[in-house]
Amino acid sequence: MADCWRFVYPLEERSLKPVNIGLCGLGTVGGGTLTVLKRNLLDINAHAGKSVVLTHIGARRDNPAFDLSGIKVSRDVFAVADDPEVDILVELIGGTSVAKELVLRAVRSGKHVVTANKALIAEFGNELFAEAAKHNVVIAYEAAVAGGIPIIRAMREGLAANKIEWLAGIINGTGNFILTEMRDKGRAFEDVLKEAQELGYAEADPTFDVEGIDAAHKLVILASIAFGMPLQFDKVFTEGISTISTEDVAYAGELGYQVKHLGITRKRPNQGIELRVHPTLIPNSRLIANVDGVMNAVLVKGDAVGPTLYYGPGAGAEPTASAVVSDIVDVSRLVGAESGSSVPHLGFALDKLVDYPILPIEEVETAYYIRISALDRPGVLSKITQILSDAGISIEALIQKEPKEGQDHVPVILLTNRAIEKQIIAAIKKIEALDSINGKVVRIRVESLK
Ligand SMILES: NC(=O)C1=CN([C@@H]2O[C@H](COP(=O)(O)OP(=O)(O)OC[C@H]3O[C@@H](n4cnc5c(N)ncnc54)[C@H](O)[C@@H]3O)[C@@H](O)[C@H]2O)C=CC1
Ligand SMILES: N[C@@H](CC=O)C(=O)O
Ligand code: NA
Repeated sequence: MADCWRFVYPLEERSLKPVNIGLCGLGTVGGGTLTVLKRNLLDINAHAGKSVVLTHIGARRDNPAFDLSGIKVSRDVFAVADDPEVDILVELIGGTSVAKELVLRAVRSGKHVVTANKALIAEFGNELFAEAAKHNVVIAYEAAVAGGIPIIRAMREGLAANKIEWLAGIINGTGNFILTEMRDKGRAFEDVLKEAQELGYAEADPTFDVEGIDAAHKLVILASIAFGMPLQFDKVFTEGISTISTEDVAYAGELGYQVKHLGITRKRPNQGIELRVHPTLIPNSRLIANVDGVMNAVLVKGDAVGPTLYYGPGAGAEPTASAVVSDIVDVSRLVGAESGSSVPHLGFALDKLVDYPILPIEEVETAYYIRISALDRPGVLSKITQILSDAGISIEALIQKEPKEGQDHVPVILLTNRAIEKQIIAAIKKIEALDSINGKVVRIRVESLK
């Protein structure tokens, strides 16, 4: 068994020093990483041009699914960071406190790091990347955004010729899985979330998935790579999926739209950067509107290439391990190489990052889906449309439903043209103040993604 982990690169190449991997965390992604490393070791070594050897694992307890004979196992993950034999530390424990200390300890002892931890990168990436640069090592994080989709590589390298104008992505697998199952099978929110947890998609704290925090972590990373700016997680506007009702999903469908939970960033010349995560109506005709289940997709618009779309599984053991292991391959090539040859962490040289202002959500311009519970009487509709028109907001589509038996209020659904958020908020306040309106007006942003 030990030989399986220590597969040996072809004879003529044996003079190359093997690259020793220390892996911390044996949960969903750690387990997937073990499986993929073991199954594809021959190819992995051929890609790296060296023997990649898993020598040390840091795990709180053994996982009976894996035979770790021949590998040193420590209960304390810091023993891996302190192991002088380890060249690359793979951080898969999650969270930000121990993980940050662990990564700093590894970097300061001259080890490269591979991580899937988007919270860590989004919140502490500026500091960690600066420290890594100081010690001539890299922190690779392909698995941190959109799981198995190689979006970090695509944006940092494949799109380097472009000025990125905007990007929009379905970047949380759990959230998209929940929305899809609710829409297609009418399943209850809590029931689908439980399944996502069992499948290993959800974060340790699933409110990160449901309330959009995980998507915000990923969006801030993508935005920094897109526009060449430091990570600014605290500036992301975030709204989750827990408020989306099946009623609105159905009405959106009638209007030819899907409701998706999107992360969106856009550079507004002379204004700043939009950085927002929220439920969004998008036209059925867009490819991204048809991305369902645990699949993720990121639509990136570059000035030279135009729109490009990246699609694949956003969560799960082996899809995420695919990204982790490809980072291991990439970083292995740097072990023992001259420093300075790696792609910068955010795709732009550290001293070229620009601190662009982030546009407050009140200043963002989008179209809107509005649902109003209005008294079924002549004249009510004209009062609503008058308020909108006084605010300079025009209406693109309108549906008025028949009243249900015994009810005097009916749902009125409107699609508006683009308007500044603070204008629509003010108009909705006036609509809610009408005697003929029941309760709160529902408002969901709409994007054409053109
Ligand atoms: N599950 C997924 O589909 C994806 C997860 N990620 C990220 O990958 C990382 C790991 O996620 P999962 O594998 O899903 O989590 P998990 O909870 O399944 O695994 C984490 C493992 O680390 C261990 N651990 C935590 N703290 C430790 C410590 N101080 N010492 C030793 N072991 C410790 C836990 O006991 C657990 O076995 C997280 O940062 C997560 O956000 C990224 C992309 C996809
Ligand atoms: N919880 C995350 C895991 C991958 O990043 C998700 O569901 O997308
Ligand atoms: Na990825």
